[in-house]
Amino acid sequence: MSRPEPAPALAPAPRAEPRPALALRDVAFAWPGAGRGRGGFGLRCPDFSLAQGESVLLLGASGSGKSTLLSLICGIVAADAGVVAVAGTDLRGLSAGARDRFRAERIGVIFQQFNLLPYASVSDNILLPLRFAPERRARAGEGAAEVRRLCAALGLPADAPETPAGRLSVGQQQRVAVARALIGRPGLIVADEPTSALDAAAQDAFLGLLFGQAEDAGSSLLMVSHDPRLGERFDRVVRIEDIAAAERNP
Ligand SMILES: Nc1ncnc2c1ncn2[C@@H]1O[C@H](COP(=O)(O)OP(=O)(O)OP(=O)(O)O)[C@@H](O)[C@H]1O
Repeated sequence: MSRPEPAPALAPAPRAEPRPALALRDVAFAWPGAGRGRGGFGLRCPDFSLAQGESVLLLGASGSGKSTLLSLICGIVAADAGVVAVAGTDLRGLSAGARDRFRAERIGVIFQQFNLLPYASVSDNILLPLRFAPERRARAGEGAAEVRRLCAALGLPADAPETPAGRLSVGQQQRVAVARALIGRPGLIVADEPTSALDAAAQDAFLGLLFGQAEDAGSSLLMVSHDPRLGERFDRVVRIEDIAAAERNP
């Protein structure tokens, strides 16, 4: 009797590539209002992506279009062409209102000027994004406890949650802005020059806290800056001119 043929070795199943946190493909955008005194500025970005959990520092000189690119990524403005996908959702397919809701659910934003409400308590400032984002609110669990946890993790004083945000120091306000971005663990944290007001030692301490918390939350981090010294901590440093072509029309 012949021996049974050995079963053919199975080819390993192809590993599904995890969905990138952010993907830009063939993006074109121009600010409306060219010729109305602002000179008309546009950007083209053929290909840029950010993996899940990755941290990228985006460097560029003043006026090179960093904030414009962040506005596209956050869905504050919509691309004229191409794909801007956050966690697989193309923002260009969404209305302005749907982009606002999507941003509240999926993106934590740290603005250059923090954009805190000075008379509202630190706690209310941190909880603000959850008001418009039911899924993120559910992920945050018990809001007051999560505010206390984030404040403690970011080195804010124990009574900070009840304090009006405007009474804190600039460095403390910056930590509140980070807590507001991190609450409810959004998949993507976007930060626009958050360290520009700090000296080198304070910058380093701030980045340490931000990275620790973003890692805990499993969030990807995209920070823009003109300061290459910040690059050491990031997985990748990218110059804006290497990923996007600026177009200026006089
Ligand atoms: N809302 C707007 N409407 C029209 N033009 C704009 C608008 N916002 C920015 N721009 C133009 O886009 C260009 C790039 O500006 P942007 O703020 O993106 O650069 P940046 O690299 O972030 O600069 P900075 O480092 O100084 O913040 C500038 O010419 C600016 O005038």
